[in-house]
Amino acid sequence: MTDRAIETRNLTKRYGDETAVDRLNLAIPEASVYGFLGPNGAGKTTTMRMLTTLTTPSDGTGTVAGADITDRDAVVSNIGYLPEDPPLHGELTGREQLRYIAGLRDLPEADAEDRIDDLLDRFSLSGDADKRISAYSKGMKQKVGIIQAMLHDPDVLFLDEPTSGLDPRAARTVRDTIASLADGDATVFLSTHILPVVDELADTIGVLYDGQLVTEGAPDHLKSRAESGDERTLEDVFLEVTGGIGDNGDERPASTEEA
Ligand SMILES: Nc1ncnc2c1ncn2[C@@H]1O[C@H](COP(=O)(O)OP(=O)(O)OP(=O)(O)O)[C@@H](O)[C@H]1O
Repeated sequence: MTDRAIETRNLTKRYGDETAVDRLNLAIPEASVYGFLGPNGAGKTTTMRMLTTLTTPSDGTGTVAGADITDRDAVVSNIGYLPEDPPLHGELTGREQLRYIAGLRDLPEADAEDRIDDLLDRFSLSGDADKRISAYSKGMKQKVGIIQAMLHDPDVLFLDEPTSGLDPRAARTVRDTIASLADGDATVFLSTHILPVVDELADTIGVLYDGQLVTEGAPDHLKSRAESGDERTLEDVFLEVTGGIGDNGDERPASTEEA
């Protein structure tokens, strides 16, 4: 594995005439949390789908955990992905679903059982683990989705709105889990519209607008006004760098990108 958990060079995805992701360059170090922000339709999910090999780039290159994103088998064994709608089998119980994923991942059975028990307990799901997923609430399904994404202790974890539908305690558990993963040697690529979550957790924030990375930097760097030294909120930054662009996209927003 290289010292970059995720690296892309001019990564591009076009759908017909529309460019969903436009020459994206990322260099995300290992053991860090990258907060990926952007308005609806900016290209965040498309980026994550390319990085997790679920869709093929139209142009450009990328590596994740040292593996080329065109090499699906090499990438998939090193990553976990929580998409917006986690793929779950409603007819299975939560525990059966997790055993099924552990089997797909070839995890040794005894280790998998211990890890499943531990994670179910961590997310307060032990009491419901033997009920069918079809009877789960949205938040309970989200918890199973998070657990299955991290079951094999991946090097790089992609999370799309991980706290969606979760009660405050579960959301806190997710935030603590992300922080402790990055305290180890995992890298977390976190896409969310909940700005305080990225503000708290991210080492670096990147903002995507209309398929392009319009700003990138540490939260404190982005929030400090260079001229006055005053603090502003991440919401101010987000609105500033994603505002003031016409529909034809010909006017670039103000960039706070680090030199
Ligand atoms: N399969 C597809 N076919 C055609 N266009 C697509 C497809 N997937 C995404 N797009 C387009 O690509 C652009 C980026 O979409 P994407 O889902 O990546 O945005 P996003 O930043 O994840 O948005 P949100 O925050 O709303 O989830 C949008 O204009 C969308 O319509």
